Amino acid sequence: MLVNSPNHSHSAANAVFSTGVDSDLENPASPPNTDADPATSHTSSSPKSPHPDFMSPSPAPTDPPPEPDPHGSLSAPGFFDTDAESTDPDDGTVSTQGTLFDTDPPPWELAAQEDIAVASVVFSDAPHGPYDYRIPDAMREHLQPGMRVHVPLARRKRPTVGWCIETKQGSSHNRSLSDVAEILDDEPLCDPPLVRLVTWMSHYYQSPAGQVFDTLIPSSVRTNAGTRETTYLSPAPSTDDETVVAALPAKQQRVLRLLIAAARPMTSSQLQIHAECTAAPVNTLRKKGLLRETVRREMTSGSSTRWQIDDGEKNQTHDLTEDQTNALQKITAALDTGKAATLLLHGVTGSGKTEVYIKAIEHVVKFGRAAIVLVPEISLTPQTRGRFERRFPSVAVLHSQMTPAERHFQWQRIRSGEVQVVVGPRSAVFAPLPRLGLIIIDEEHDGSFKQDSQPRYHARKVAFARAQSLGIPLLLGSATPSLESWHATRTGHAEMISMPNRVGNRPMPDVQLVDLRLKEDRGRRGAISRQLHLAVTEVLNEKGQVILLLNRRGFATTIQCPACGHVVACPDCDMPLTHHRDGSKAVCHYCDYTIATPPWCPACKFDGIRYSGLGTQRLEEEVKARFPGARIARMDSDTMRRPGSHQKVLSAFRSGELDLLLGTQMIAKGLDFPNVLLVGVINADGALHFPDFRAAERTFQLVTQVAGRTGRGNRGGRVIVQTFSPEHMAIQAASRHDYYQFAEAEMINRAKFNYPPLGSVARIIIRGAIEEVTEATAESLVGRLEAAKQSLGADVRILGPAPPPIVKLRGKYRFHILLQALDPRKLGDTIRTATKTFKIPEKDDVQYVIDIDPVDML
Ligand SMILES: Nc1ncnc2c1ncn2[C@@H]1O[C@H](COP(=O)(O)OP(=O)(O)OP(=O)(O)O)[C@@H](O)[C@H]1O
Ligand SMILES: [Zn+2]
Repeated sequence: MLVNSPNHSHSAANAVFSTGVDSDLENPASPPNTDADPATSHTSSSPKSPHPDFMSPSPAPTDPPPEPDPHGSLSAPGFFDTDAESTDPDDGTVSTQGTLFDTDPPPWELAAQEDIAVASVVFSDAPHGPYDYRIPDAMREHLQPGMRVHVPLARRKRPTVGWCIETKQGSSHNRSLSDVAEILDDEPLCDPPLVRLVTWMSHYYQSPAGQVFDTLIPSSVRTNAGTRETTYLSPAPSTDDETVVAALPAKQQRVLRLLIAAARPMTSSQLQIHAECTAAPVNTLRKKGLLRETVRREMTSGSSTRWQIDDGEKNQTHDLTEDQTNALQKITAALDTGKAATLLLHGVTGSGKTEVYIKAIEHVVKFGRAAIVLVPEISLTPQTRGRFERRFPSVAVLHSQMTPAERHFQWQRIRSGEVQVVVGPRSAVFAPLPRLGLIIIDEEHDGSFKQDSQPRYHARKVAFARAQSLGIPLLLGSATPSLESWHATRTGHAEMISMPNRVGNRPMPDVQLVDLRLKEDRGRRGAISRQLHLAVTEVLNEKGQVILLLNRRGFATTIQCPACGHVVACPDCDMPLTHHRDGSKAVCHYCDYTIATPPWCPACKFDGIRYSGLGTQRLEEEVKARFPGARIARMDSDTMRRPGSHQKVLSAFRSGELDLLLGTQMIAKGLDFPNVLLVGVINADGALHFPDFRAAERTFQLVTQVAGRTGRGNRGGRVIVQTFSPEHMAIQAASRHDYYQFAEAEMINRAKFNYPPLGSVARIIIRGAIEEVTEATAESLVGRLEAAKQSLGADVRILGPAPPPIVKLRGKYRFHILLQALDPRKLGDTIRTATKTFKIPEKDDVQYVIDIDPVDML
């Protein structure tokens, strides 16, 4: 397969990142609350309040120019105005092209300037650019945005690799620009809509554009993994002259005539085989200039990386249920409008969402288009893959265990347009499908869609931006939608599609709560209560299967009263306090509120408040001891290290070789095994009292999802949830499978402090080798944030610096600052303004990272 496939252009590439309307929103002088969001306005005619997650991506017209660089040349600040029409001379905020000329230059100079072709180039390492370079005439035809170039940068001896984000006419303005030294790609690695996506992500997540490019384009693609260069020979034009050929010695003549007759380029060794000769005549012909050489890059291993094994699930086509038919109708209607739209498919566990996705994709494929299906990495089970691969002839499955060559191979397949469906984890949102028609995110509430390293993007937000820019629907699916998506349906930014019933009219499983505060329920020793023990025994006797969930994430000590269940929390933030051993402090990790650890429960005065801690490993031991005959497997990140271990365990479970599966959240979602008759949750509170405003939401999701793993066959199913907080709203709602009750109640909590989805949150993590220096840096950053907030008149709440739950990580001390605002743009601007000139002396050895819309608060 050839790598250099033709570049397909996006037919549906309407630019939505244009600044015309959006830039008004960024202008502090414009009237507040004018939600002129053209991209989503079709979903509702009523005025919408802004939604932090589902607002059309706004560019940064006021983005300041980058630091002057003595050797590279300064680019115009119009970083986001990649298309001409976006520059509105009447809009004061767009200073871009307008400020290129301080005074009007004489017309002849203008003409001369416009004659220069200029490329804006960004870099992944500092300085990040963008900087302008002159495009030498010979490269003018070839260089396009989305290609990599070699350019001189600063005082470096060697040329630096950069990404071209824009080509334009002259901006040299009194300065002589350096030349682009070399173009590194034959074709752009990103098409124009993806280049715009990069610039938007760079702005929104405050991450260098070069780094965003490096995230979008896998390193295996950048390094051409699994390929080699091959030189092909064809007759040079001079050989059209028969006298030239006839004058050659016999051997050379034979070789050349053979190549002319073949009428296709050949490698030297192919030619030698066909002409039955040595390398000598071929080389002589080359030296004489009678052969033209072309170098092509080719895959060395063209093997398909389809996973050979699925987990043995049989192929089934179904008549759609009424819910499914209904849902599909709404989705195809959205597809047929040819416009962007966001749809939230809220279908209870076991309602058959996958079948709806597949039917929707069939509709897309009918029109020659393709779809992306994002799934949490841990749901990338053989079951999921099998369901898509059985239904479509050309599926690309992306996963973390691919070799670089495989990854590169799949990327090229995808870009060539031969792939109908891409299934993969969050990075699959960047799949370079030339005719993308639909993006689906399954289990859209899942935390793994947020990347926890730079750029810290959320795949749902990026998918939204991509879908908007292409004018295609985004379909979010979940039994437990994120409050962000749910809120979007309430504010007219997304359409709600419900599937309230399970397929085959199966009932939702019965959920029984076991109150761990009661001694007789708790069981005398260990983690398994009497009720749960009895239920497991019963099910094992009936030859049914059991799933036990213990979502114990490493550390986290919560201060909780075993008698009344009370958890000690911060009065200002409503967040549970974390116990710090040194000095017996209880600290709020949001605002640094600190008290001495209370010796007895503040609520019921019980003497013996405790810090919990039990892991899956200990649970496994207990289960083995309690049920000696049972065949048991443990699934958590410790046991699932090796590639393929996942599907091995799941296949064994499906085939009945295992009776009991215990593990962390990785067993909680997506799995569809009809013989699971019992699900046990060891401690539903594990996630509940985490110092995180999403703690209740996570608990509800986890319990609901794992409960949904049972009752999926004809034998029914039941759920036992052990908890210290049986009356907690999240657990109550989960036990009744009542998403709406949960969502309504939780929104009231979020509203108290304008936590998302009502407002936006950002987090800045500061880390350094010396605690005092790190804290001092954090404090000076807070000072700058306060100043920026004042100068912008931005309504932003700044909390901290405070120690995060993980105060020391890999030998570095950590502090964090939290920012909250109703308007995400104000939040972003405040941080941008504060960090614009914030330089930390190298000797301090302190770094900071900005996390917009953080999911992880550790
Ligand atoms: N119309 C139908 N008739 C009968 N069975 C169906 C139908 N649609 C789907 N199924 C089956 O129902 C089961 C559940 O479907 P699926 O796994 O897609 O549920 P889901 O909605 O994704 O649930 P969860 O959120 O729990 O993962 C599957 O075994 C699937 O094959
Ligand atoms: Zn607090």
